Amino acid sequence: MNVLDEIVAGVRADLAAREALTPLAEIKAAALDARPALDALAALRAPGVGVIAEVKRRSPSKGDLAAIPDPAELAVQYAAGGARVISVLTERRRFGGSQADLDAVRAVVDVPVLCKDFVVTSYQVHEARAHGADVVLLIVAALEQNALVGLLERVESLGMTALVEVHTEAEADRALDAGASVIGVNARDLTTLEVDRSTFERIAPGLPSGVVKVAESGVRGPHDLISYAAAGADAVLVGEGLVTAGDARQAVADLVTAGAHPATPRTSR
Ligand SMILES: O=P(O)(O)OC[C@@H](O)[C@@H](O)c1c[nH]c2ccccc12
Repeated sequence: MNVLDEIVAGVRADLAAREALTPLAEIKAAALDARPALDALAALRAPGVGVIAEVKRRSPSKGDLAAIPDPAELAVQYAAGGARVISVLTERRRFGGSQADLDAVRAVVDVPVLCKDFVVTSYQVHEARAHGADVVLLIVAALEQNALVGLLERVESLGMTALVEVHTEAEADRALDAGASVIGVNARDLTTLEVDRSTFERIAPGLPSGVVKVAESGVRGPHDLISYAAAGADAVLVGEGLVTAGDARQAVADLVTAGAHPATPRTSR
């Protein structure tokens, strides 16, 4: 079993426990009751390179990153700094997140919120919506093609946007075949946890121009945003670099400024 398989096995076990408490019919009803999803696609298509700021306590590769006793406060700082979307890692075992974190963040920000988890069943899609998510991550490497197609349809049928994550050209083809309109290229290989920033440069040029391209992982500061932008990124997704910054608002603002600069490629397209 590789790391991704191990994470997904843990996610399935935690999911079974939640399903036993809240049956599918109940979570579906809660999803229908939630405030309608915000238009994340429009937010990501706005001029300039967007910043998706992530609430991330720890990771399998780096261990503990930040305690984040108050995820709502961190999200407020991210939004004040100009984050277009706020990502909340809800996976518990490896990343230290929870649905409660999603609730806390949703309650305090007006920007779209991304539920970042290892989604393998439609239950989790309804659950994300019930907790106020506007965007749901779907990881191609964790899904058979028919499951990917079905989950993408489910996300969109609930008014949300799917961020479809790929790591290779073959996965990018699967994402496009499934109809993804937002594709995240993760520089971290989830099976080895190695980060290679050139992954984005390799895959992004092959994606159609209408697809929103998100560069995920390995952004340490404005310099990395600018090089991802030069390779065609419409947005960057940043976790570690922000949760370990002394001043999260300023760290986001510095990225947003770099992404809005006239010399940064996205704005001139
Ligand atoms: O902390 P970083 O290097 O800025 O990375 C953020 C984000 O890309 C990373 O958290 C991530 C990308 N895809 C994922 C899938 C599951 C868990 C986590 C992730």
